[in-house]
Amino acid sequence: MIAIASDHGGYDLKEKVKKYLEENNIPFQDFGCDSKASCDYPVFGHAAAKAVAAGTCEKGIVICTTGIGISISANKVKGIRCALCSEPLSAKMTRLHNDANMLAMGAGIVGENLALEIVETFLNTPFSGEERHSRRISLIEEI
Ligand SMILES: O=C[C@H](O)[C@H](O)[C@H](O)COP(=O)(O)O
Repeated sequence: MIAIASDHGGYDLKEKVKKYLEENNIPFQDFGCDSKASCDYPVFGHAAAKAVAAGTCEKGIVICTTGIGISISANKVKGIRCALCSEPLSAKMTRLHNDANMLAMGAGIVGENLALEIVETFLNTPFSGEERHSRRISLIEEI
């Protein structure tokens, strides 16, 4: 189960990501927002992050205009490692090395096709499991 959320700036791209998830039979839960009316990204980023941290959702995808505010908000939740990615290599590396459990994107930064490639890479790349990366993630958890 994927937690997905956006503010008004990410709403259109969120709908496109939802369509991609539906077409690929990937279940998701939408934590808002529900329209392009102006709203506050911390509310929605926090809601999705709480579901991931609680284990209700395995991973999360959050979108605002730049991806910055909503990633900062998600990363305030204990246990969340939310990576802001603008191209697939970062999405791949953050799964392999950081075991990121949330992906943030900026709808004003990436186009639809690139965003869907980032999502596909993020969802299909496993954590490497290598000891040095696990050790560093444990150090993050201690902070
Ligand atoms: O980091 C913040 C996000 O990019 C927001 O989507 C952005 O700040 C919203 O700005 P505005 O209210 O001017 O659409």
